[in-house]
Amino acid sequence: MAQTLDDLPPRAALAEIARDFHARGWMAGTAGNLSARADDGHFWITASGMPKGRLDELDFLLVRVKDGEVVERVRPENKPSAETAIHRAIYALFPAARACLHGHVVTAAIAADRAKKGAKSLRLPAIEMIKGFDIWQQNPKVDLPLFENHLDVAKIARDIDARFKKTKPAVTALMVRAHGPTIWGASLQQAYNRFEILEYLLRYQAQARAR
Ligand SMILES: CSCCC(=O)C(=O)COP(=O)(O)O
Ligand SMILES: [Zn+2]
Repeated sequence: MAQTLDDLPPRAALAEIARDFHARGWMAGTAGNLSARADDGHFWITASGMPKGRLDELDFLLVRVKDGEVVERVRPENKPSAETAIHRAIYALFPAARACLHGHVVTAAIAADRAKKGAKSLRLPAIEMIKGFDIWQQNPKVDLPLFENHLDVAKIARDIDARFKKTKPAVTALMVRAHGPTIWGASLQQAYNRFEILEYLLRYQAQARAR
């Protein structure tokens, strides 16, 4: 077994993450999409509408960051994720991002539901796990950026681009209301770790409120 996800070829690592997230209920059915940078200008992304627990290395397409053009696809019938625009926005905004993971996570959707109408962020609990986002402060006030969901995914991507061009987020993560979180990282393993950590933080918060 590879020691870390970064020891695997990117498409093999993404397929492994998809199986893992599917088993944990974070990519139920066809939900979610995963990508990894191939080079500065391109990234591999999951094919749209595939059962995410059963992907293989051929179910990824190589997409150009600047215009979304598909430059390589092994299975001619495959289309890039319907949410490719969000991945493109993240790679264009954050040159250090090497991987970008989107799932549909119940705890995250419920946390967003609880937020006031029009809220632009969710406050994360100031517990030890926040260090997983490289935040090393006593009782930090850390906000997870929150975006509205739109049928037009390009509109979500434009909102992300506009907000993050003005203000860089405190965490390498965002949440789309009634939809799901997207987390990026400087490596595949870091993005994976941070996805788990964000889910832990939101689960902790929900359970702490319910006790
Ligand atoms: C039942 S999932 C609805 C679409 C979605 O939100 C998603 O994450 C999966 O879309 P894709 O095109 O990447 O399969
Ligand atoms: Zn989605």
